Amino acid sequence: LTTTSVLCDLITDEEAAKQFADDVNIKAEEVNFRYVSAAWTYNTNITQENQEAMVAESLRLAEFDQEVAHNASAFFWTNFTDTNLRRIFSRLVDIGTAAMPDTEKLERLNHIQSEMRTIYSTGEVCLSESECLPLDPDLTRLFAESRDYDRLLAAWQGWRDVSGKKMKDLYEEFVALSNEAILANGYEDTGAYWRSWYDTPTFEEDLVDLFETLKPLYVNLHAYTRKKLRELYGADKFPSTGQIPAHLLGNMWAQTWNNLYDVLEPYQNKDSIDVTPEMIRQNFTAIKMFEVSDEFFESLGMIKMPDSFWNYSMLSKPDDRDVVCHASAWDFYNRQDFRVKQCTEITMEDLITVHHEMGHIEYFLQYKDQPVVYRGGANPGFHEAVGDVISLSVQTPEHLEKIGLIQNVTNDNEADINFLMRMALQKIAFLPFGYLIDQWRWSVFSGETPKDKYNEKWWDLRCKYQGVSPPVTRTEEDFDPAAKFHIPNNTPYIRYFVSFVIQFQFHRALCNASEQSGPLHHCDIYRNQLAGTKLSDMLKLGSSLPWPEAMMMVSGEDKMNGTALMEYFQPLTEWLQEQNGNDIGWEDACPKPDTKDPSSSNMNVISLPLFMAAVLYSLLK
Ligand SMILES: CC(=O)N[C@@H](CC(=O)O)C(=O)NC[C@H](CC1(C(=O)N[C@@H](Cc2ccc(O)cc2)C(=O)O)CCCC1)C(=O)O
Ligand SMILES: [Zn+2]
Repeated sequence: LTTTSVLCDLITDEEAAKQFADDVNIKAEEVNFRYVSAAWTYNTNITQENQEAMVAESLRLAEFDQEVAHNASAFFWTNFTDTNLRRIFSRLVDIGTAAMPDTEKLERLNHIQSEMRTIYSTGEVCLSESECLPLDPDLTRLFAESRDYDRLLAAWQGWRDVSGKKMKDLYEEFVALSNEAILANGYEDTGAYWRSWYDTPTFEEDLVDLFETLKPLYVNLHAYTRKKLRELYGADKFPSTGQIPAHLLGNMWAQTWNNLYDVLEPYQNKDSIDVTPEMIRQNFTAIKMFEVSDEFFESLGMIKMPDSFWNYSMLSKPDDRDVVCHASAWDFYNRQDFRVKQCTEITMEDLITVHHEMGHIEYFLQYKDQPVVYRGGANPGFHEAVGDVISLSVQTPEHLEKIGLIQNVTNDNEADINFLMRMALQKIAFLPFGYLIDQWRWSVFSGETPKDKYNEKWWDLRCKYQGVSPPVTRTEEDFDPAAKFHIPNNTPYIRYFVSFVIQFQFHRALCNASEQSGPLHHCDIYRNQLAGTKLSDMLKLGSSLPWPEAMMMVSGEDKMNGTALMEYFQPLTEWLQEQNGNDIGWEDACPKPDTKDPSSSNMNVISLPLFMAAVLYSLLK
């Protein structure tokens, strides 16, 4: 009787439900606008006062979300005939950590997050009495330019001492609070909640399959890079087991290796495709870089930046206050205010980042009239892919010549290999890093990796997937994962691995749509309205349809797969195989989880039933 009576009490009137959803949507725009504005103020001016104001607004937003979820669950929405209305309600009741019932704990959770963000964004490394460097732009530039083993090591270790090392206790507390909140939202842990955004039951298996398919490309690039770096730094600096020391790859986290291009260039006497010097020669400014990107989107018939973007964005690092320099794109949820915050340097790498951020803004613009619950990527990987798809065209020598950043392009096989090497150092090098961050985080959220194994697990994964090793001994006093922005900032990361795969599927589809012949890595969709329309139609959807349907619209495929990426890099793959012979790999260097001490998780799974049986037996005796 109670079950039926509860169901009867639930509102089944779908017209009333529609009205409810419309009212909520208007209020959601206002509450989200308030929160984003406070977050923007803090990110572009880090002060105690602004940090507290942001935490206060995030609590107001959480209270609003909780109230909406509570009121929405008064409807029998799972039984609605209108599919779209059901989808909207499933989003209204799914509110993430805002579900935390205890307001004080929610406040503590938000406070810890802003504490970690502040530590990360204000950290500086003193390499000498008079030389104290922040991450942006100084340490980033040091990693891009220095070839001094010891100076790189000092910066590598110094950064981890002033960032990750200071956050271990905070992070442990954060994990517990985040999981407690997510449990109230109906998921067993935070990782399960994050994976739910891909609404694919086989998501984790699909990722493993994808990684296995693409691994040979990475192993070949790793072997070639290792050989060249051994020549540069001396083989004695490299472990005999085959890993590459993590501080020698041109990037603080060894996540992309494009800054090593001059060391790795296959054919020396070719015109350089690094347009940084030409950008400086042409007096490029940060604004000019954003205008170049804006013009590309306009050439596709897509939406150009509104005035508010140019009036309110922060496109360069200010010199009078602390800011969060890590680039980001912002939707203010009022359908008219969209901004980028970037401490832009005049480099090719930053021109690529500009396109990445503008891709987010273009997505915001395309779906701005969707209900608030649908203002997101079809899945988070889609949001990360938009800008990168455009920059695959922008980076072609043909395109750089069209916009006057390269003169007289030589288009022969050697130039081709040079170009593909540059792209591989940006895209293939990234794959294992993009994959392993959330492998680590999911294992922490699930409890598989306890606090006293945080750093060990991190370096096990860095060895297994990336084939890099710490240049100095690491202990559990260290906390190296939190030396990477997305961990203290609590930004999920598997979205980037997904993006680096699907962006090539989208690129191939848009190239076909624009009837471009020739190899995929020479395709430039610039000024092609057919491609622009195809892309826009998918972006307009936001997250209103399951992502396989959105992917089908653009690419005719409804699954992530690595074929487009492998087709793109095919000529380089063959070249690398010739270069490497069989001096490749590092696998047996890495600790295997099951040979570890018995406390490791899968031993628990085996030993637990035996233990229980023994206890039962002794009780029955
Ligand atoms: C309000 C808010 O936070 N908005 C979100 C966007 C949204 O969710 O709507 C946002 O702006 N996030 C910031 C983040 C910045 C960058 C990043 O962190 N990139 C990854 C991985 C990577 C590396 C190379 C590459 O070519 C592409 C990606 C890294 O650097 O490790 C910095 C450089 C590029 C992108 C971003 O734009 O994704
Ligand atoms: Zn992004």
